[in-house]
Amino acid sequence: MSNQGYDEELREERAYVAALYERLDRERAAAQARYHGALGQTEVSPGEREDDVRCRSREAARLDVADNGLCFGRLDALSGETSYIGRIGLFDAENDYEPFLLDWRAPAARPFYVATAARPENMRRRRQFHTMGRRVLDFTDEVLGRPGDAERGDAALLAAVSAPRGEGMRDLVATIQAEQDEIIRLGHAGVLVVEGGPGTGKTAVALHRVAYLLYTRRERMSRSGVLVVGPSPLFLDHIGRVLPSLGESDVVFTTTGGLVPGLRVTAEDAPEVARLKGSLEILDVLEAAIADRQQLPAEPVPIDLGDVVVALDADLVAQARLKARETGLLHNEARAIFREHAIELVADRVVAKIGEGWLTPADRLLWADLRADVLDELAAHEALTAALDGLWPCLTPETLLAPLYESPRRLEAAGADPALFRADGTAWTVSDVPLLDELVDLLGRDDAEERAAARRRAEAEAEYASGVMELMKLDTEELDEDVQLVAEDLLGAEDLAERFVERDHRDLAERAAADRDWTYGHVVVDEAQELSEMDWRVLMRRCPSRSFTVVGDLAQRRSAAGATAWGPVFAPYVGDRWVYRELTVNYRTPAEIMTVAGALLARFAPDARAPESVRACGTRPWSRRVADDELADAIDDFLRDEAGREGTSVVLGPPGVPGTIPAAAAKGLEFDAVLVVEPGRILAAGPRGAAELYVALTRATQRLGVLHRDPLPAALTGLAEAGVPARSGHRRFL
Ligand SMILES: Nc1ncnc2c1ncn2[C@@H]1O[C@H](COP(=O)(O)OP(=O)(O)OP(=O)(O)O)[C@@H](O)[C@H]1O
Repeated sequence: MSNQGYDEELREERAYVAALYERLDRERAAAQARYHGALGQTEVSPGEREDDVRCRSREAARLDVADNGLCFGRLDALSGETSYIGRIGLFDAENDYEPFLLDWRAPAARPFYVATAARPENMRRRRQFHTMGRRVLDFTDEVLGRPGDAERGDAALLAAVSAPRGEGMRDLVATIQAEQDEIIRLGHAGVLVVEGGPGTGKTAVALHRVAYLLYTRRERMSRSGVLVVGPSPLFLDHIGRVLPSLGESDVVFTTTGGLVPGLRVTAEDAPEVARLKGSLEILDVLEAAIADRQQLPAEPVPIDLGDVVVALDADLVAQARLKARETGLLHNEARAIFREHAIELVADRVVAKIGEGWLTPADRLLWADLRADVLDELAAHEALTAALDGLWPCLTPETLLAPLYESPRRLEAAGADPALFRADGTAWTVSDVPLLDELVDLLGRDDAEERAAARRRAEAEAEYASGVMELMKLDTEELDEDVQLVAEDLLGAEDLAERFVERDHRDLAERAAADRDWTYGHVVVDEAQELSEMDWRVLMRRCPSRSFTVVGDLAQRRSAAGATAWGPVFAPYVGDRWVYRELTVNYRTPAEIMTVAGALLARFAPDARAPESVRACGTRPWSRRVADDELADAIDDFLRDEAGREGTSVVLGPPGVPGTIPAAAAKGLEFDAVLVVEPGRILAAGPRGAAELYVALTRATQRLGVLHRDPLPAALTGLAEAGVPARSGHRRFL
């Protein structure tokens, strides 16, 4: 294309995109007006109004996300048809809803991501706009359908992956690559596993898949929402803007530690303890621990009825316990059966004692009368109730698990490893979360307790409502008799109470996050290699339809309880009906850094393949050996140097080195510059030390440095040895 031709086309493209923004502004103003209209409605019920307001606010939010990069490309088909591709769709309502702009998720937009010179998908040309704010700066073209031409013009991609990182991950709708697009749009409804080395875009792809599913299966997904599980709150912050920037809000983000609403994780388990708790074998321990809470009295308990005293002894309790266990009900549900049988057995003893010498079961009527009276008396007998509650207590997951951890005797009785002992049973760890969740189902609910609580709530509400009715009556006394419509004539206090029960005004994500029994339409699990067998049970309970996008990298596994292969993880739930896809290109780490990380990977996981970097940065990573007393200054030097540059940086190190954070805390994150301190100690810290160091080395998008006091581990090769930096000035490391 001649310069003049290019300028002419650029002018036309600018005019088209400007017209798209004008349309967006008009639609936005109209959506705002509809939203305010919905807010002010008086002729509909509050419930209808609320639904309408929610729907209108969603519509306005969808249009709000498109302020930057509304349109980022154009496709020209062989048929002569032209489509513009953008973050949202804009349509011509007066012309059969012809699209002015195609949503990137629409099927017709797919060739924009997957067409190549060799496989043009009936397209002639792909054009990518380079934009700033609302303005198109320039564009690049790729001619499709001429095998032998460059595979894909990657100017836009290279610009995106080379840019300094700002606050958190950005969406990549403008530069999704073909291997990623295939995964994002994959039609498989069950478990999809996406594996790939560091920086291959697993997280980004999973989030775009969520946006895609919400777009294509809006009906189902927006009722149940999507759950995204990540490794840490920092990570959730890092990815937290991607989906909102794509206009999606029906998504709950959490860590595995946050899966039980209201529970606070305050402690960390040793790797071996985490492994024990993460294994399915812990289920036997939990069942045995519950059985151990169905006790026999060590000494007979005297039950005093004034005239007679009988003993609640081990023999009697054992009979009642057997009856309750034989029902097969869960612990809390079977409590009532246990109590009922125990009281009957005590009653038999009481009647036998009272009637000693003058009454036998043969005197049926008298015997039955007396027994009924005794049963009534025993049902209200405080000492007996207390004794039975102690022998078969109503348990919550917490009141089962905390005392178990605190008692070597209980641990032994449950067949648990003594390593599970801890002095403060309630110092919950991440590995306790799936156990507590499991216990909700293992213990069952105590209906009697729940009914009593519900009754108390209903009574309190009814009392409030009758107060309201009194006030209404006072108001109506002043009205004309004929038109008096006294509320009381129409409604009882209970009915009114029901109407006062607050409607749930929280949006879907809030309601879902607060509800342990919520089931999601889709679940994304990031860093999935870290999850234990017990973690998977929790997640499977949250998504009975088994619609999962699971992303991970077995080579990066750090947790002793994590996965060593995917098959065994999913076999219990979906057999072999899960789908596997691999990502192979590293969009984060430049080739120079990946050479170092790849050499380490080859040593500790010879079968794993390091991903290939999409770019080089022209700077070799460096290492510097420092004396003991120089380490802190060297870290400061790095930080000072980085403070003068654009982008983000981090210092990663083994536990206990001041000024560093553990590599595990940086899982899934990325920084423009990374300093790894004492790699030898990271390597030596436990069986998964090499994986931890691999994670640390692969966090950098531009610059990597290594500081060490001990000799550099042999596994670290390819680093340029840096000299001692001058103590003033900038950029002294290389
Ligand atoms: N198609 C793309 N266009 C632009 N940037 C991309 C593309 N794919 C991935 N990236 C960028 O590459 C970086 C790495 O992506 P991401 O964090 O999703 O990788 P990951 O596979 O989850 O890595 P890790 O396993 O190390 O956590 C991110 O900055 C992401 O935005």
